[in-house]
Amino acid sequence: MQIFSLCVSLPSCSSRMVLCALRQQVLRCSSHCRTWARLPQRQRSGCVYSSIHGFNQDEIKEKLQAFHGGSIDLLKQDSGIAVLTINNPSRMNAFSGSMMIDLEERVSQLENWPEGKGLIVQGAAETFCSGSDLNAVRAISNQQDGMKMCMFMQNALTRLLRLPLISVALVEGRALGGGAELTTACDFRLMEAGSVIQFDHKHMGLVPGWGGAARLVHLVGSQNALKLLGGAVKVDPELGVNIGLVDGVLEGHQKTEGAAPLLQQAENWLSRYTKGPAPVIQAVKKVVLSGRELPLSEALRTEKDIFGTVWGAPANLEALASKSKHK
Ligand SMILES: CCCC(=O)SCCNC(=O)CCNC(=O)[C@H](O)C(C)(C)COP(=O)(O)OP(=O)(O)OC[C@H]1O[C@@H](n2cnc3c(N)ncnc32)[C@H](O)[C@@H]1OP(=O)(O)O
Repeated sequence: MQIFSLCVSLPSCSSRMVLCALRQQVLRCSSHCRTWARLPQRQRSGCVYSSIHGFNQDEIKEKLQAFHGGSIDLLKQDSGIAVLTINNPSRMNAFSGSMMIDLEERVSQLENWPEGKGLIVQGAAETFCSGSDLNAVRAISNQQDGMKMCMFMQNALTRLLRLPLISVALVEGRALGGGAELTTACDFRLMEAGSVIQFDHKHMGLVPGWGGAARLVHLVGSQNALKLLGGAVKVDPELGVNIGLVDGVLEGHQKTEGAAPLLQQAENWLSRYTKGPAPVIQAVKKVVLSGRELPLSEALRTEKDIFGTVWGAPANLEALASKSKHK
């Protein structure tokens, strides 16, 4: 209000413009705060579990740290598309304990990336990920530790899915167990011809625990999810596309002469959805996320608030000034 009055009373036009812009920014920020205030605390932080669920993140981190090996590597590119690589080739990119901690840290970095628009999640050395490291699984096979690891990974993967970035899992080779679950924590899945996604948990006497079952039901419906989990079905690209799990099939660059490297193909595929200014692309992801996660009335109110962050913002003003037709 004070800023608004100042705007009107200032003599110089340029000072008035600066203050008006400032006022708009303040309004935008407070609308953003209202948006997030509407989401329950846990959802705002992106986490499913906190201390009220008896979850102590530092305690489980200390345990996980003991099982080291491999890394999760993050490359943020000027294009606004980041690449997250699951890197533990000697174990088919299985998740060691320290990689779980790495993942959580990389997600934090991506949550604080104002220029970000897209994310590709891939595995190193021509395979995606063979789930959790069975050596670590053996070492923490007691029920309590297993549940804590499960809560830690659910938090990390839920935050990954809730990033304001359009994300895609690039599946080359095999995505098994927790690796299959990881693919469902992305907005889209692309598969190389010849690759496989398999929720093979039952072969280990397990069910998904990293949130993969809940997300799978949302993606393919409960009938298909039951078939995939109950039968530990090997999902090839054709089946994946048919049931709606997979959004695109990429040419195997080693088998198909002249095909672009897979990562390049994935970037090309994703770029059609990430073209444009970062605040707009992030807003696109946020409105879809609220529609996906909130009851309708709340989703509508959240959408209105997110709309308020782009309406009259630089990208909108620029488009109004320069374009009358969209091609
Ligand atoms: C809530 C999460 C639940 C989970 O994720 S449970 C884990 C689910 N994943 C699995 O059951 C996969 C177990 N691995 C396999 O079935 C096979 O290794 C796999 C991936 C089909 C590959 O088979 P092959 O091509 O014959 O290769 P291989 O068996 O010789 O593997 C190469 C090296 O990688 C290792 N590896 C593969 N997956 C692993 C894992 N998850 N944990 C720990 N080590 C793993 C494997 O032991 C082998 O190492 P080494 O050469 O024997 O030293």
